[in-house]
Amino acid sequence: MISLKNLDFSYDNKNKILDNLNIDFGEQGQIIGIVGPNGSGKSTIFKNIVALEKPTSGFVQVDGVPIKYSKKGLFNLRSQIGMVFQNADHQIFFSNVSEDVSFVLKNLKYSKKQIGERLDWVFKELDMEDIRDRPVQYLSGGQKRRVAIAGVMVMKPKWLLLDEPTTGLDFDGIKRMKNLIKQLMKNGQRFIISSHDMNFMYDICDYFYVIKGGSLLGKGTKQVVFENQEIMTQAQLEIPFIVKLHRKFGTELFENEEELFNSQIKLR
Ligand SMILES: Nc1ncnc2c1ncn2[C@@H]1O[C@H](COP(=O)(O)OP(=O)(O)OP(=O)(O)O)[C@@H](O)[C@H]1O
Repeated sequence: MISLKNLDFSYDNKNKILDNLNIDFGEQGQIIGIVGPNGSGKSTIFKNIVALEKPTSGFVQVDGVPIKYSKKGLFNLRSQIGMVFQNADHQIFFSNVSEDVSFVLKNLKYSKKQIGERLDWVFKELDMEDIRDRPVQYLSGGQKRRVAIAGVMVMKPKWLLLDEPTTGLDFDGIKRMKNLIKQLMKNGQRFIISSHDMNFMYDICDYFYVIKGGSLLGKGTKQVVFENQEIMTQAQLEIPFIVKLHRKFGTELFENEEELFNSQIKLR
């Protein structure tokens, strides 16, 4: 479990960006969503969790143990929690896919054989065997996103943090991202995801935290959060189309698109 304990954070010691956050990620489901308006502090929460930033006060705890910021502590953290940034270009450093994905393993002095096995595993898992030897510069945005995810997943972290995973992806890219997350979830991967794409988030997340102005505005399952008009308005969240259908036509509040399209909709 990843816990934020009385977490305050400021970039400049003047403006409070995160204000006394207390969140336990992990009990409520495998795919946790963080939603909220622009500038509410979602990415800053991620940066505090992966120790790219340090809380001004309070702390982050993983499985009951506060994060340690020593070299060893950070290594332990990175092998438990991987973060994929909004812009994949910020996370890809080598010109060739395999070279980039294997970088961290080489750095950790894995043997050639171990690296080969780990690469075979991650490329199969992410369905990217066809691009493993390609130059990164010729990849599409969706493929680059996969390379960034692979670069983090080679460490086999228990948690994957995805910041805006659908930005820049077309309809098919979003569908592939959704399928990938669902597939990895079946294999036990845990996620914390932040996105403004509410249809995407509604579809895949089990539980939501709503952040505004660095504070927790609400939390709950999709049925609880998206049915709460006050939270939706205050957090300026787009209403997912399944919720709109439910409100307008009285259809049941389907869990996801699949359930909706497999159902016999009866209008009231
Ligand atoms: N490196 C930084 N230095 C100073 N202020 C920053 C820095 N990064 C973010 N901020 C500020 O912190 C606040 C929270 O930003 P953050 O990126 O965490 O929000 P967010 O909820 O992820 O936003 P968005 O939805 O737009 O991605 C904003 O006011 C932002 O301007």
